[in-house]
Amino acid sequence: MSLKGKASANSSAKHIENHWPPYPPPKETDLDKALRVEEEREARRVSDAIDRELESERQAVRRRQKEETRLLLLGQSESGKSTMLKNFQLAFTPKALQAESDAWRAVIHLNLVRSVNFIIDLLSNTVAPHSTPYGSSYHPHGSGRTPQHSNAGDTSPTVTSFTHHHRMSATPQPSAEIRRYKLALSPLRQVEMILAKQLSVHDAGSSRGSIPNALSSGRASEVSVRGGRGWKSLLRRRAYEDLPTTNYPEELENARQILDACRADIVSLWASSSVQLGLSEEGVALQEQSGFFLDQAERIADIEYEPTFDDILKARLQTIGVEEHRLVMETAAETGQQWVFYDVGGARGQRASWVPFFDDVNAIIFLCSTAGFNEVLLEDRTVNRLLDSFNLWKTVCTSKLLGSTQFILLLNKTDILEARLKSGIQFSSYVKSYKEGNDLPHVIEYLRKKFIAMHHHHSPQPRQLHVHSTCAVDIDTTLAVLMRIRDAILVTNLIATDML
Ligand SMILES: Nc1nc2c(ncn2[C@@H]2O[C@H](COP(=O)(O)OP(=O)(O)OP(=O)(O)O)[C@@H](O)[C@H]2O)c(=O)[nH]1
Ligand SMILES: [Mg+2]
Repeated sequence: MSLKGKASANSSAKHIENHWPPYPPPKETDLDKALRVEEEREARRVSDAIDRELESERQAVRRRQKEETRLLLLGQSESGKSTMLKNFQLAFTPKALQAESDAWRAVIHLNLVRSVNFIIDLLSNTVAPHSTPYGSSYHPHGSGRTPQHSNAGDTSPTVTSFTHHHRMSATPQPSAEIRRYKLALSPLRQVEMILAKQLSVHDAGSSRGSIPNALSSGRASEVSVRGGRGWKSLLRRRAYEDLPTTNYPEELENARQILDACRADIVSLWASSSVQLGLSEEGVALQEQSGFFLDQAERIADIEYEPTFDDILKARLQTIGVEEHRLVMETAAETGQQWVFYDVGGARGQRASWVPFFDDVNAIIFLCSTAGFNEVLLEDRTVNRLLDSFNLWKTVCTSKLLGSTQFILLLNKTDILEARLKSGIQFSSYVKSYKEGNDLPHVIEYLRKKFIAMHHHHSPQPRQLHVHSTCAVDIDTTLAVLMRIRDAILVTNLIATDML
């Protein structure tokens, strides 16, 4: 047989092998035939069942994708991602947010207590803030002129976390007044310890080793817990009613009572002119830091305190890892819809965990803190925050996985930006290419154009981009922006599912 003949014999044998149902064997008895036909029928039945199952799974995925809107919040640490998510919760799932109130109260209390312990440590000259990377220019959020703290994953009280990181101050002995506050407010060390322990009780062990940047956050009221399941539900009353072994409610009640007993001293500590003088001599402006509640201590340390939505928006809880938040819409117009938010940790060490979420979202909401123009990153004090946001934006725009994803850019923290510009800080001193006036509208317009140009230049294909300026701690103005975001996303989803 020729080679060609062999090849054609082989291919016809293969053809017979692959044929379904298989050709009958040459010498088949009636019984064999009946058995074969029955086997073939059964095989066909199983195969059809598998096909039907696959098709119904495909339809379920399509249905889920139609019913579910998936959004990924991106941006550097402290750009306001989690705060924006809280605004979405407030607008569309207010009851669910209200149910988390106990958890947020613990965070707010921890923010407050850390500020108090920080002041006492600083002014009783156990420690002094480390020097700024920019000589004498003070950058409240990023300069590092605040002592470092352990995060909630490290349950040791504030004072112990100073010892390794800070030089001893050359200042002489603390004043009698500070010594008195130190004594009177010493029970707050225990409150800090209780709250930190309770907030980090889930996964604390696993998160502690993996988040060096969070451990050295250097912020008076910084709190971080491992994201995802756990910490909020843990603090819901009904969540621990069934767990007789936990002593959480008692511990929490103790902490609240101690805080309430210290209330008058906390208020007078913050009102003390010598404390204010001491802080300003050290170049520390606590009121400009995230999670600042000292000016509300009278109300917040009260045993009856219930957090308001404004308080919840201002609470600072650093996100570690990626948190999934499923919002089942409570509002009439959106009832039944589900929006799934992926809220990521924005610090540099966290960014590698973003990518797996890129190929499964309807839209990206990217936040840039416009106030970052005169700040540096906590995790790398040589990097300007605005520059870091530009670079991050470039990277996100360039991603092929996000090629056809809708983009929403929020130029956030406009209130802080405006206050700084009004106080005389020149935007052009930090952004050399800026030539316009030192006022909010001009600076925002400059940033808007800059981000749009980068998007245009770096995107692999044309794509929708919506830009808004926001102040995420202002409920009313943010609500108006959220409605526009909702409309834009819904319209895009309808187009994508051929319903328009
Ligand atoms: N004044 C002001 N504060 C804001 C604004 N947006 C957010 N904040 C505050 O800034 C702090 C940080 O905001 P977050 O939402 O926790 O920041 P994040 O982007 O989630 O940060 P990571 O979780 O570390 O990635 C919080 O205390 C917020 O209350 C704003 O527009 N204006
Ligand atoms: Mg966050």
